[in-house]
Amino acid sequence: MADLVRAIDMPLTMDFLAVSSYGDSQKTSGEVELIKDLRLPIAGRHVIVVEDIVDTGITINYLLRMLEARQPASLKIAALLSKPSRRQIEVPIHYLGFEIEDAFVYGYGLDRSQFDRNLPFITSQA
Ligand SMILES: O=P(O)(O)OC[C@H]1O[C@H](OP(=O)(O)OP(=O)(O)O)[C@H](O)[C@@H]1O
Ligand code: HPA
Repeated sequence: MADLVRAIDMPLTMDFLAVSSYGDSQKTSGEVELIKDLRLPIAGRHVIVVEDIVDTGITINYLLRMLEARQPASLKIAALLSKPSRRQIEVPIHYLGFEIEDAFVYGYGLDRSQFDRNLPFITSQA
């Protein structure tokens, strides 16, 4: 996120929410839990949701529905990684870094049972 915003040369605000459906597992529970909501209202604002990875699509689908109800001026999705072969729900990704194969990846913000987010690279399990 810090790397991304440093590359955007226009006035912007950042806010954070936290959802979880994997917990410590490498398999989705299928149920998205809202852990922490946004601090600020988004009505009338142009909003880009920044995700590390879109896997089954369940999380982004949940966020799109939740945030659309708040009536932003526009709502776009940016994701660093996408695993299209794993999709259970079709979701739009307006800005995408890389499509990847079906492997559990971690590092550079992505967790493996909550650890390894601090690795300065992305890797996958053998
Ligand atoms: O497309 P999906 O199959 O829904 O998976 C993508 C989501 O999974 C990860 O969050 P996760 O639920 O693992 O959050 P957590 O690590 O905080 O539990 C990731 O950060 C995405 O938000
Ligand atoms: O491959 C993954 N790695 C880390 N978290 C994830 N959440 C969904 N897929 C992944």
